[in-house]
Amino acid sequence: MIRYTGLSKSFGHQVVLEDVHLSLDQPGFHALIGPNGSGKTTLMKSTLGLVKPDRGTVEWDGEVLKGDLYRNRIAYLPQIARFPENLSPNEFFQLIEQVRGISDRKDALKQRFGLEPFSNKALRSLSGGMRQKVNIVGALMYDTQLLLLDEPTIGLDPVALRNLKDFLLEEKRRGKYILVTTHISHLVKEMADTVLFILDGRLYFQGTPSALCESTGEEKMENAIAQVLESHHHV
Ligand SMILES: Nc1ncnc2c1ncn2[C@@H]1O[C@H](COP(=O)(O)OP(=O)(O)OP(=O)(O)O)[C@@H](O)[C@H]1O
Repeated sequence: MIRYTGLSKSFGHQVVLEDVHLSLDQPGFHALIGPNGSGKTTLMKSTLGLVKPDRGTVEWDGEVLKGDLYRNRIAYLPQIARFPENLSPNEFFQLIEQVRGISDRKDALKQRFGLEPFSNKALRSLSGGMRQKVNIVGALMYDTQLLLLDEPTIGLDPVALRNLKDFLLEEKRRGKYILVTTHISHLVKEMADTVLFILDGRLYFQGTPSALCESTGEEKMENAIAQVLESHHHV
């Protein structure tokens, strides 16, 4: 289980997260949603020790996460991949393996996401969607219990999107905790067990997708999300 207790983070005068309490005690697909700049990435980076919270703790399996020693136990897909541009995808994966050890599922993932045709081309020459596939394989190469995926579907074509969804459903069945930020409402509706709605630096809502729809009186997920965002703007 993962638990955030009183997590707060400001950048200068800007309060991004303010006393966030959030607890996930079941594996599954947990969708972290909220407007642009609401702190979703900051929350993920706090989990990884890439951002140092001003206050509060993150616990994973009862252990408070400190420093970055536990990072190998988490799969993290960053929203914007920063690659060594002169390397090929294969060289990039080898570089990761030099740090983290041999991956026994890299080849299967490469095949699954159709990387073979461009595995030996320079990363700088790849399209946005191809780069995202490389980003995904690099993030999922190790079989960790916790997955933090920041906008994983960006740029993916329909085949890759389906492959990613199938993969995540398999991971879910294997008891993984999958925390995903997304602005794609149909992904939330289709995949999420839990919706975590961040607004104004706080956890505004935690519950099932249908509970979010019910609480807003909207049938469609996109309308439910839009309604919360719009009502919030008028406050
Ligand atoms: N290192 C930083 N220094 C200063 N401000 C930052 C830093 N990182 C994030 N911020 C600010 O914190 C706020 C939250 O950013 P964050 O990336 O967490 O939002 P988000 O919810 O992931 O947004 P999006 O949906 O656009 O990806 C933004 O206003 C951003 O400009």
